[in-house]
Amino acid sequence: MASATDPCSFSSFSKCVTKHLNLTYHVDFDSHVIKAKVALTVEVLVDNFTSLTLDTKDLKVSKVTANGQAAKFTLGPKHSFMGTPLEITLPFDLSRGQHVIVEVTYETAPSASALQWLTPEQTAGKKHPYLFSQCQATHCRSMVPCQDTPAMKHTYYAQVSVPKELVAVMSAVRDGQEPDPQDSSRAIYRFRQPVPMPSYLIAIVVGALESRYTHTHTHTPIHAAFEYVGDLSMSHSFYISRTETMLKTAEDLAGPYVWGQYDILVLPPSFPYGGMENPCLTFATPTLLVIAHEISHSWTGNLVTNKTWEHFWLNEGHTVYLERMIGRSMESEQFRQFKAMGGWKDLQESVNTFGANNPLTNLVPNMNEVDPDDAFSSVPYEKGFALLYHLEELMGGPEVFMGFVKSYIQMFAYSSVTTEEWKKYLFTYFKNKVDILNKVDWNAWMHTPGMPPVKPQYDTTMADACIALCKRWVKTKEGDLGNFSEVDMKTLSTHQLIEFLSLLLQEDPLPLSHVKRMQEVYRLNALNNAEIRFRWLRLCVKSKWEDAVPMALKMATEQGRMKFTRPLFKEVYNFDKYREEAVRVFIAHRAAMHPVTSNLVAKDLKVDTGKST
Ligand SMILES: CC/C=C\C/C=C\C[C@@H](O)/C=C/C=C/C=C\[C@@H](O)CCCC(=O)O
Ligand SMILES: [Zn+2]
Repeated sequence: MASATDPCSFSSFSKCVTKHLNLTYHVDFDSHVIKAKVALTVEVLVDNFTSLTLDTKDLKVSKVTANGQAAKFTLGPKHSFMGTPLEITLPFDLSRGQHVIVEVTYETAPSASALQWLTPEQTAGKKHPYLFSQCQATHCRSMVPCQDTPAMKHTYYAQVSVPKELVAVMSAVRDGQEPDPQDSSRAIYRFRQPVPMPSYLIAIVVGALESRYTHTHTHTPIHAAFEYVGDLSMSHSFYISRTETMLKTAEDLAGPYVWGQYDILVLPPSFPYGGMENPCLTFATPTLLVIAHEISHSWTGNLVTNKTWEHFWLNEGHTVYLERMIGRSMESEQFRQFKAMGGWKDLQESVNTFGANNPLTNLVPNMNEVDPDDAFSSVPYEKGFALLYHLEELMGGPEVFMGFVKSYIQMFAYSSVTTEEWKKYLFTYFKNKVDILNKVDWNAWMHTPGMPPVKPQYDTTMADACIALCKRWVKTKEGDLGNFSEVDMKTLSTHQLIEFLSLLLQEDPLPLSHVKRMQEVYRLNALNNAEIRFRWLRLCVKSKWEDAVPMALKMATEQGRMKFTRPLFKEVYNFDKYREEAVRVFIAHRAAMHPVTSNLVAKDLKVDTGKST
């Protein structure tokens, strides 16, 4: 049975808490295995303490010791997504307040769900293999036996042995490197993370990495990095200088940056997300909006963390709020309003996909027996943002509400919080406005599925041109398609073009004649911006344009960001004539896909996931 306080973890954190991890890794690219040892410094919270449970997933555990003495251990039954509890019996009793060092010797599985091993052919340079991790939400246990719950925070130290032609980086401060004394063909990289953080933020990349750009913004040297940096769609110096401005703006809004170093690593195209907020080392695809989001997580998520995955909206809703406040400072209030409107549409799409009565569209869902990867959607991001924006309007505007967000960050820094704790603090902070807060329909916002009870009225200045052009396409009859021309696009920015396509996607499919004409006049097939291409190809497949099917499947497989790959596969699957083709292409590519992506696409296309429970 899952522990009483975190439904996604087996670990017994009511009896003990991990304070520090000391990790020794030997990365083996031949067997796709990490041979490892981890020493957990555990603080005991109760008297007569004799046993503890750690989360593991597909780990081969060979030895456990406690303060250097052999300890008995058993692996329990395997749960479909939570993995296998590792029960450890200590050879002695401990009392409340004492510490014990539990050391586990183990190997990861080649199929570890946190890891993707790329062959040289799958990399940009084609010469060297590559390894990256993605631990959020419950995958850390497949690379480290640990109390894998965001309720708990610990520091970590790591030594990683890799082939000497490769470089290792982690979500921590670099602490030197040296030849591996055991093997002259290898090098050891060391890392220290002195700021307590949850296990899901442990991250590692090993590859032929090369740091290209170093700029120093006060205490945060930025290395925008490495092999994949060539994919940037803008000049490197522009990217770096915008990143520096974002960091400065975020500090002005939210308080000091505590993580010492800020590096950006551009991940291979198979990385399943647009970005991941790993401390000291943001994982990213090369777009600036993703960077604003990941920088914001340095405060909301990494410093103040959701206590369990049921409270994930606290991480993401506040991060989207802060990201859009950065946009407000660097662009304009109208830009913030425009992005907020786009977010409302993303929320509507998630609610439509899940179904308006699906409890996974609650802001605070029950996660008992729910795989966080299955529950993931825009809901915590955009319903969370919509609630914060609604409160902002009620409490007196962006400056006033940002004061609350900053104070919330200071209040809960270095800890993990529940929605109830957040709400209690909101009422304390706005003690003079409690009568207004009492009128908010909290149950509808937090514990009711579907769209929120209140729709904010966003300023439409930047959206008006997109709305008007969308309406023209929807209303125009086939005989009048000649009225469209390339001039329609001339005044639209990239953001507005994306919004125009999103609006069209919310409508019934356009007639085939319309999308063909749109290609003739706007030449959208020639655009490489992934946000544009993804929406355009979906629109074409929805309209049953057969020529778009191979392009959609190509995009779904050439990159692996789930935001793009899953809807593209689903759209082709929903085109009856090409359903089998979608399944065939998926099966042909699944071995080379990220394990989480391939698992979720298999579910979307109703193909066997190939996993035993
Ligand atoms: C209510 C849902 C509860 C928990 C879900 C938590 C984690 C789910 C897991 O699937 C991991 C998500 C990782 C996300 C990382 C970065 C995102 O912000 C990226 C958003 C999508 C994108 O832009 O590609
Ligand atoms: Zn996020």
